[in-house]
Amino acid sequence: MNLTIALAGNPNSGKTTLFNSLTGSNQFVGNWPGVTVEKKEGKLKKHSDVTITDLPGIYSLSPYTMEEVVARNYLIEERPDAILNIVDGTNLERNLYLTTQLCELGIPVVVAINMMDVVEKNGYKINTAELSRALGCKVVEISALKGSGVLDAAEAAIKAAEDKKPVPKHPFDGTVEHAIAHIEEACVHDMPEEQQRWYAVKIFERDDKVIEKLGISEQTRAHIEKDIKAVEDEYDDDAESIITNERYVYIGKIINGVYKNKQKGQLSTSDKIDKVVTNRWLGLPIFLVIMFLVYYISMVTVGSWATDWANDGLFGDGWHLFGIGTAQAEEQADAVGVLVGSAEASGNEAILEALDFESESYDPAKAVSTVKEFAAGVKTTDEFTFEVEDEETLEVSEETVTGEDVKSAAEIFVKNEGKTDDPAEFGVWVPGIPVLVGRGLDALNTPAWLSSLILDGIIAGVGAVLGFVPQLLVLFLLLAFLEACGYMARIAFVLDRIFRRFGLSGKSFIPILIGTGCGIPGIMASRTIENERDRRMTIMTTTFIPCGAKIPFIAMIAGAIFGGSPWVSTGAYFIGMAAIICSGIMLKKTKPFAGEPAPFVMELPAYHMPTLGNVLRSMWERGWSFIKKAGTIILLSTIVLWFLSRFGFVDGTFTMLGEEEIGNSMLAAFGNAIAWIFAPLGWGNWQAAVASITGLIAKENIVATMGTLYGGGQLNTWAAIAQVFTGVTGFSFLVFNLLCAPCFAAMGAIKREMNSGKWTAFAIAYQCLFAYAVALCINQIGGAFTGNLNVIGLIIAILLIAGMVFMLFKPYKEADKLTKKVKIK
Ligand SMILES: Nc1nc2c(ncn2[C@@H]2O[C@H](COP(=O)(O)OP(=O)(O)OP(=O)(O)O)[C@@H](O)[C@H]2O)c(=O)[nH]1
Ligand SMILES: [Mg+2]
Repeated sequence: MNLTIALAGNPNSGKTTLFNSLTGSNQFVGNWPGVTVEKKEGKLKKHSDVTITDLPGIYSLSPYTMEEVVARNYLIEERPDAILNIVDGTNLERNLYLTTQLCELGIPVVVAINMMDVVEKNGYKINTAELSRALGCKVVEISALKGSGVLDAAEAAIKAAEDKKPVPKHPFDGTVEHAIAHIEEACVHDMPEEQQRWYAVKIFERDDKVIEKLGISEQTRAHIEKDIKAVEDEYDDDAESIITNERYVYIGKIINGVYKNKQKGQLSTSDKIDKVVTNRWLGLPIFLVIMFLVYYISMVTVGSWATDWANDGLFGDGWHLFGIGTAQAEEQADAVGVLVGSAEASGNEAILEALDFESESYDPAKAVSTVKEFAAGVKTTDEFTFEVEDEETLEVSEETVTGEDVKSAAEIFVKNEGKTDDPAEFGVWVPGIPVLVGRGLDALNTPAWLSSLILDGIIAGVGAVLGFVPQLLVLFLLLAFLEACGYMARIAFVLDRIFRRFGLSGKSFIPILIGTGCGIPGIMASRTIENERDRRMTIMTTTFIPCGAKIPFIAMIAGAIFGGSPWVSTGAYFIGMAAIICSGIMLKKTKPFAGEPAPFVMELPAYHMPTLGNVLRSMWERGWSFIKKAGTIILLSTIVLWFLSRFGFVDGTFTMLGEEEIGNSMLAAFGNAIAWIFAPLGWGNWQAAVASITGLIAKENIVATMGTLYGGGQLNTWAAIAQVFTGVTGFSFLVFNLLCAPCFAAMGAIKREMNSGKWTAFAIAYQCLFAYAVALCINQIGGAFTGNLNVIGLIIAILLIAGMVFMLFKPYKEADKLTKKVKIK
């Protein structure tokens, strides 16, 4: 017989942990409420006919948020054969509130009291026999984390499902029961008997979704309304609160008999830690130090070391096994740089010819002798000035070396016996994937177009993304630890005091912080925010902060146009932060974000040492989704981009293009077609337009695309950029690409987290429009000051600014009262 067992319970009670252990799956577990947002199904191990469903955590069956609706609808529409109600044993009273409602559904219920390991450690005792008697259903003790009792719980649920015996009802106060009986009679008497009670109670509470679903006529409603009113008058309270109260009275009665607390009045370890960590004064500094460490370890030390290896080694030319030869190769490359530079500066053709490593006839012995001769002829006081170019940012800077430097460079070159600056000549060199694949393709005589597709298209594009994996894994590992131990939940609490002032929730800071590394985990981190409005707002604005992938193009613009001023890149962070804050202030004054007041309600889960398995699983879960993206969306887009930029019409025939003919490509045609859109921003040329579009695939593409499109050579690119852009238009280009829609992968993340196509479209449209407006203002107003006045443009810019200022300072009062009355005794 096929059976379905649903796991239902409060957020953070351990449902997913139990689900994973029962089904052997790998669903995400975190020590904060609201981890699971969709229902997940799996087969019970060794029982292929039993399906287990993991549901989002809920506090009650009166849903307020998206995932609560998912859970409730599942329970009342699909009606599983049994409910395994996971109850957090350390928080029995609050958890039983949901239990009382689950028991009314007419579905067999088994209560599993979880976290028994903690309960026992804290010296509490739960009398399960007594609880089982009082509730009228089976109660088992488990520890999902340690795995104890979980199979018994599953067996009990299977047995309950087979017996089909619903839980006997627990009565409310006489008057309430009377009204409910009337409602049952008037509205739901044609329903299966065991379902009537739950619906009747909901109708009593005036649950509009239920009333709508049952299609109760106006007449009947008016009739039962009288009964409800009568009860409300008697209790001098509203119907929903009366039921809530009744439930707590009932729980209060049973809990006295079942819960034994050995050490009353003592602070638990968690409380003691929280006294320090969430302290008014210490909370923030502690948080900053911890986040600095996380960031430092993952971005600067371990992570960047690993990412450099992945980018330059594995997906680059190759790497030195165990790092042997690296130092020597670098020394040689520096020496060659000095020799070539000074030879250029002094116009010494002989040296340049002798050091032409590309040449077929390169002869180390000849190079050594020429270099020796050159060095001998140089006076120690000589000075050579030449230009060097940074490989990554294409930044060109001037370097001056003395004759002394040339002599020591020559010594190194001689010592290395005229080896080239190719690192493969030193130590044990392991070639990178592109090199290996390239060789393989050559050996197979692959046609040129296919090699180009595989090497320039797929490996270059996908490799660039996969190169970030090590760094991200380190970051995810550390974050997973902070989440699992319970600290993440505290950060939000600490930061809420500050963030509240500009309309964001305290929980928005974590995504922003993570977003400085990569927007995707940043957006994913917004899950910590249960309030729908704050969460959406955070998802929409997080990617304004410069992520790692945006740094190269920021550096390129800074270098090519602003003489490498560090203020440009520092400024990018300020602009990103300002965009987030201004958007927060403006958006919350618009209709979709105004809505319900958002009280900061957050349950602080108890700290605990996470298991290694959980932390690794959570790291892998996130890392894997990143890798999967590289294999799907990025793979596809690199192929398309490669095709568009390598093919086009030359003299009326469609052919594959050479490097120089990129102007004939379909991509160029496309760029020309859309360039007008960006004209008001000051950079309506097709190259910049295309670069902005390819930036949507991955922001690193902006530099790469500009490099290719501005006719080869890296020096040319900088010169071309300096020629095409002025300071004002260059800045406008930078700001637009910083703030506009993020890369596709991040858009995908937005889509997943928003869980709605409409909201995703809104978010991306907002980002693009906001970026466009700001860039337009920069260009038009900057233009007016630098002699490029465009009257219409200026008027539009002034209107835009006026609009923004109006939105920023428009008075807004956030309601400070909850609309729902919650009474807890
Ligand atoms: N000490 C202890 N911790 C547990 C136990 N079961 C779960 N946890 C921890 O409790 C936290 C929450 O677990 P989850 O399984 O994500 O909880 P959930 O009920 O699925 O939460 P939501 O998806 O947010 O509703 C995690 O940090 C788990 O490691 C247990 O038996 N003992
Ligand atoms: Mg869960």
